[in-house]
Amino acid sequence: MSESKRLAGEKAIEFVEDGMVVGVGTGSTVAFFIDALGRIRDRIAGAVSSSEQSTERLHRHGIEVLDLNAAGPLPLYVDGADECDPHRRLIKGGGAALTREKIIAQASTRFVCIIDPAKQVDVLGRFPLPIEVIPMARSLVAREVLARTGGQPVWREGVVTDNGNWVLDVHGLRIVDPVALEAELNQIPGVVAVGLFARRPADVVIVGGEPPLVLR
Ligand SMILES: O=C(CO)[C@H](O)[C@H](O)COP(=O)(O)O
Repeated sequence: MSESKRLAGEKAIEFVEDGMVVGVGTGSTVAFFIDALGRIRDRIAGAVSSSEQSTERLHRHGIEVLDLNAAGPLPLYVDGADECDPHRRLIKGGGAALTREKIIAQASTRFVCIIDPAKQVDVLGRFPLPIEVIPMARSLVAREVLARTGGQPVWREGVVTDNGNWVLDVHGLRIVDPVALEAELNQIPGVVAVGLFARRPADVVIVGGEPPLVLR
């Protein structure tokens, strides 16, 4: 599996153009992308990072990490996913970086998602759906999610996001209308971000393999 993650991460380098500021996601697949980016660091203007974890790796490669407010709209965002459906809609947040990932995806013209083949599904929901919540609203959000979806929210105890918040993982969903569910869950007070990337799906998906598959 880590070999297909490496193949996907390295293939994504083909989308990087000279002088770009590159949006960078989080996770083990992205780590391969960052390592490949390090090999061409002199050709890029820097990166915007979605997590402390990725920032640290970018810095180790000597890549400057810029603030999104200063960088402005980005031409490219490269990130992994926990699940991907045939419409390039995603579940993300297994690494608890979903809120910053969502912000950077929205700020980017092109979102290239890098996955291993096990992440491909027909219908999203086998992977528990992460929701970042304001700590004081954890129980409220859990009750609302159960009532509205029938899914079972489980607190990812001990995990604090880079934004100081908590994560609920919703089990047992079969997400037939991801756009509607994303909108519904976003309305619950206390929800910071939902790990459904349906309103802003990936533009390109690279599935690691020999050779990697590029889906547009
Ligand atoms: O959404 C994420 C982090 O919040 C990751 O992209 C997702 O969890 C996939 O991770 P990995 O590449 O390690 O399988």
